[in-house]
Amino acid sequence: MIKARGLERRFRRKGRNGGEVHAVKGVDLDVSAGELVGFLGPNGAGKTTTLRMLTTLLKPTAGEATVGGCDLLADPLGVRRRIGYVAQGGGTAPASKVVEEVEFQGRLYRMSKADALARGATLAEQLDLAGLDQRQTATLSGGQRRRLDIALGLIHSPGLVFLDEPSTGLDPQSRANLWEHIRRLRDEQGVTVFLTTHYLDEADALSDRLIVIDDGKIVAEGTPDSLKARVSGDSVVIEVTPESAAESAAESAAEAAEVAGRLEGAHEMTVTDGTVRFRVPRGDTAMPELLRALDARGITMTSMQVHRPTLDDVFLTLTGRSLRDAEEGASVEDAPEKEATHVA
Ligand SMILES: Nc1ncnc2c1ncn2[C@@H]1O[C@H](COP(=O)(O)OP(=O)(O)OP(=O)(O)O)[C@@H](O)[C@H]1O
Repeated sequence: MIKARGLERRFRRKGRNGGEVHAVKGVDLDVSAGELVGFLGPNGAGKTTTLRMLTTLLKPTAGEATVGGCDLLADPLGVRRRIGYVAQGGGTAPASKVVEEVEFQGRLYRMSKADALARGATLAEQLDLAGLDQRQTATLSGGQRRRLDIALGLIHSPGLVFLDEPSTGLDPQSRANLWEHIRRLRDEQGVTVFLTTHYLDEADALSDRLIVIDDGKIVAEGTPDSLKARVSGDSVVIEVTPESAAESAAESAAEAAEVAGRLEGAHEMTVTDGTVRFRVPRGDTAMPELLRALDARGITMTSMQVHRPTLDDVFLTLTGRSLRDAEEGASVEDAPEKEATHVA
């Protein structure tokens, strides 16, 4: 569905200081039909610029790509016919009625009014928008408006849809509801979904596969679980109590650490009083083995916690910065001027 090689985009800065921004620095992407891929990175990493190149809204300064089977540079119209694009913030006019937006979007794709309305009705059912045709878009809730944006992006039945930061600005309940709808697009309609996000939980909950971008370059790629496993393994914390009054908590913890150290791949072992901390590649499978081994040595474990690494751990390991710090560090000066974003 998407194959990009060496995509690059440079911008000339406006104003007195001038200069150049190398926003995307040679990106390779491969997305297969039916995948739900998350494109994760901090603010300013180059997500939107990449998306706008893949959707023909922005010309790459170097590189090539095929999207939906059409060459991005030689056949941009073919690309546009085969994709849907839902921009950050959407593109509906506040005073327009939902039905007018559906008709207008259909016209952009040269659909007849009857076809656009019929397709709009199907999408309204699928996206929980039934009965809202006559409402002005300004009166819709944030979640409804976002789902309307998605319906408009799908009016011409594209096989591939690009969603730019789909849940920005939504409350937690509307976000969870939107995720459910996005999943169903793929599971029930077979639509390939490529979405950008800087939310770790969204990337984690939604994506089959994640592509992580930082400073214009792809820094990692894989399923959320494989990325987490690759970086550091699960963290395990166990507490033990002394068997007898003669033994101190520190002594039994030291003994437990020795036992835990024999688990395959155990590392970063630390012991404090009665607590042992370490990492193993798979905490869930290592724990039964550890329990048996501790039992055999007569060591009593009073508590055990296993934590899978987060995507933030992944980002930290890859870039030396936490994703949240990277977000906070993004300067206001770096904010791009967003342009109108309708693909038709
Ligand atoms: N039209 C433009 N002119 C100049 N610089 C730009 C332009 N568009 C983007 N940039 C710069 O390119 C870099 C990447 O921006 P981009 O919007 O692609 O990042 P992003 O990962 O999508 O971030 P966000 O989540 O904030 O949208 C930033 O430094 C940005 O300031």
